[in-house]
Formats: sequence, structure tokens, C-alpha cells
Amino acid sequence: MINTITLNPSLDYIVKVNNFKVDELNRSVGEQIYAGGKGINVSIVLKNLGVENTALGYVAGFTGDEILRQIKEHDVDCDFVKLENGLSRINVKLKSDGETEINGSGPDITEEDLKSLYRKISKLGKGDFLILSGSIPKSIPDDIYENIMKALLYSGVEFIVDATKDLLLNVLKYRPFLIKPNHHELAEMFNVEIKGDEDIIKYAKKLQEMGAKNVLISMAGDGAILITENGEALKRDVPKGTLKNSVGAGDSMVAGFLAGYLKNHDIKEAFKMGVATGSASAFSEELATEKEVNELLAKMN
Ligand SMILES: Nc1ncnc2c1ncn2[C@@H]1O[C@H](COP(=O)(O)OP(=O)(O)OP(=O)(O)O)[C@@H](O)[C@H]1O
Ligand SMILES: O=P(O)(O)OC[C@@]1(O)O[C@H](CO)[C@@H](O)[C@@H]1O
Repeated sequence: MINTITLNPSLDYIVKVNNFKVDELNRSVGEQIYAGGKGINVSIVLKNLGVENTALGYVAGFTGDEILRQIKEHDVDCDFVKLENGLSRINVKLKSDGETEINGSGPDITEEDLKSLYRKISKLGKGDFLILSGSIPKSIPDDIYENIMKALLYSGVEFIVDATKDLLLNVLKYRPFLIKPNHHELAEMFNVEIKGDEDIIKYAKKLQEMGAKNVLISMAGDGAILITENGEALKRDVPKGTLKNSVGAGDSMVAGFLAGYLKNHDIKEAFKMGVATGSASAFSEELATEKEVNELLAKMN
């Protein structure tokens, strides 16, 4: 069983504005609304790649209803805790000359809601993967990811964690199967300036020493570096293509990596599939489809 947890899902409101100007009325030239949040994106891409999985987390209000409707439209199983109050957030992704994002803070989650989530994950066991992705709402204690992993420590569940700063650093002792910070997040975690691949490898290896089994550092259009469980450092460039929408590229990479790994447990194939899937999403308005991923895979060595 593969499960994703999105503690703070969103509706991503993608709005395109030509020559956006602050302090003026801008009119959009295109708008889309997609269910988002990192774990949900991972779930949708896994499903697109033929990997059955269940999306877990919290939803609230009419925005939560729309998030669930869209997840079901993607044919992804879901088992969210529905909050009694508040609204799932709307995250604004403004596309003009560059990409500007405003992510909401999300609804309040009570002790009882937390217990409901723990009840759902208590059924997981050996051979299952649990993907913990994204930020956590302010009302949840910030050791939630490590507590979830601690609760499942002897269950045999493998964890994938895509989070930043302490949220990520604090789970390393529970030996996640995979972590995927981007190179900016890596620099931020060690409070250093990263000047090139050598620095990336050096600090990624530190994360491995702290407990992570496989460390995948994404670098947007510059590809990715993987430190495998046996300490090998691998680098991949991205395939050629035109950037259309990078929102969810990192989540797609995580989904692609896992889908690739599940085929025959070959970590190099997983890496290749991760890069192809991240790029396929970056080259598409929506999240990558299997066809788009296969087209890029065919172009990669
Ligand atoms: N401009 C791009 N061109 C080609 N591939 C890209 C581009 N941006 C992202 N990708 C692909 O997606 C992967 C993950 O991208 P990135 O490093 O931006 O992740 P991220 O910061 O977690 O992204 P996000 O938070 O937007 O989902 C990259 O390693 C690459 O394979
Ligand atoms: O606020 P978080 O949880 O860090 O990130 C949320 C988010 O930006 O991540 C996804 C892209 O990776 C989007 O679908 C979503 O809006």
C-alpha cells in the first residue's frame, strides 16, 4: 500500500497576467484551479503512472469539497479527515515574467482531528510506503512528521519525506527511504552558500550521515543529484523541453522516483524516472501523464 499525507492541501489558483504591476489593477489572461498540496500532487502523478495509492490528510469547507472532487476525478483513492470548521487554503500562483506564489496558512486542526489521522495510518505495515509532503498548518505541533514516523517505527513502513528545514532534519534519525530537498533548501538547512555540484554532494552526504537512506537533491532546470544508499553520487541533466508550469515538478519527481523504484527496486532507474517525471510536469500545464513521461524517458540515456 502506498499512502500520501497532505496535512495542508490547497486549491492552487494559477493566474496569468501580462506585465504584472504592483499597486495597479491587473487583468488576468488565463486562470486555472487545481487541487494541490504536495502529497496530493504525488498521489495524482503516482496514479497517472499506474501506481494505486491513497491520499490522506485534512480538508475543510467548500474548498475542501472541491479538492476531494478533483482528486476523485483523477481516480485516486482518498481517506481525508473532514474538519468541522475553517476552509482548506487557496494558494495563488501568479505567472507573469516570473512565478510568484502566495500560499495560505490553512485551517485549525484539533487534538481529536490528529487522533483521527493516527487511527488511519495505524493500519500500515511492512512493504507499505508513506509519503509525508509539504508544510504543516500552524495549529499542528511542528514535530508531527517525526511523531508519525516514531509511531510507525517498528511497522516496516518505508517513508519518503519532502519537507524543509527542521521539519526534515528532525525526521532523519528515523531513517527515511528518500528525502528530496531542492538545492536552495539544502543550502538553507546548513546555512551555507552552495557554489556547485561538489557542495551539493558534500551537504547531501551530511543528510545521509544524519540518517536518510537515499538523498535526492533537485535543481529545477539544472537536473538533480542523487546520493544512493551505498554512498554513490549520481547526477542527471534534464531532458530538453519548454517550461510551462513548474508547480508540482518536485512532487512529480518524488512520484516518478517511487514508481520507478517499485518496478524492480533499481535505484538508478528510479532516479531516471524521477527526473523524467519532474520534467514532464514542468513541460506541461498540468501534472505529468504516463505518455508524457515515456516520451521524455525515450530521449534520456
Ligand atoms: N525548468 C525546468 N526544466 C526541466 N525540468 C525541470 C524544470 N524545473 C523542474 N524540472 C524537473 O523537476 C525536478 C524538480 O524540480 P525542482 O527542483 O524545481 O523541485 P521543487 O523545488 O521541489 O519544485 P516545486 O516545489 O515547484 O514542486 C527537477 O529535478 C527536474 O527534473
Ligand atoms: O505550502 P507548502 O505545503 O509548502 O506547499 C504547497 C504547494 O505550493 O506545493 C505544491 C507544489 O509543490 C502546490 O500544489 C501547493 O500549492
